[in-house]
Amino acid sequence: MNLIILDRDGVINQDSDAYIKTLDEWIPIPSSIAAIARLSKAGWTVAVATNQSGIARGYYDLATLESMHARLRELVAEQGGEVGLIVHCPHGPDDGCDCRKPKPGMLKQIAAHYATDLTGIWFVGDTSGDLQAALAVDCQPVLVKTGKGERTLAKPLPPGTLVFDDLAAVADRLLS
Ligand SMILES: O=P(O)(O)OC[C@@H](O)[C@H]1O[C@@H](OP(=O)(O)O)[C@@H](O)[C@@H](O)[C@@H]1O
Ligand SMILES: [Mg+2]
Ligand SMILES: [Zn+2]
Repeated sequence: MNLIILDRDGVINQDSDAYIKTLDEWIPIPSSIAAIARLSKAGWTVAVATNQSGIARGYYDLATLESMHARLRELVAEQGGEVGLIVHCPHGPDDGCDCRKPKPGMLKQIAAHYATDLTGIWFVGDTSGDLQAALAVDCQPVLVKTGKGERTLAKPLPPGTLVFDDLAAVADRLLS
């Protein structure tokens, strides 16, 4: 199967150092929505793995998070595409969970859901934690310059990391 896994904040929607706490603060990157629709219409399965420590920090609740993901699904569906499994880590940095990136727990969860191997699967993110999570399970680390990507690019990247301006450029490459 053609599976691609995406980080959310900074890749699909704008990110904020103040967290994305409300549906109104969830501002999609238009070209990323279009990219997801293009990929899915071309037969790709598009899954999402997102850290959401804002839940543990009490900034927002699960219902609010789910409203953002419902909006994401609506926007992609309007363009004829669909979003696959979305997994999130609701824990904080000190909770010692297995799912918070840079740990690969969410990527493993997605692989199990689709009964597929993760080797070489592109995981597209904007932070070093995303890249480290990818490497931990032999995914292909892919950095986009949106969100925190430019900050991440200012430091040495793991060898073999692919870099693109944005998710639209990732889709262009995969669909070319
Ligand atoms: O990029 P993804 O994984 O989709 O989501 C990232 C968010 O959960 C938040 O993650 C936080 O990191 P800490 O969780 O506080 O270390 C900060 O980087 C926030 O700016 C950011 O909005
Ligand atoms: Mg991110
Ligand atoms: Zn977790």
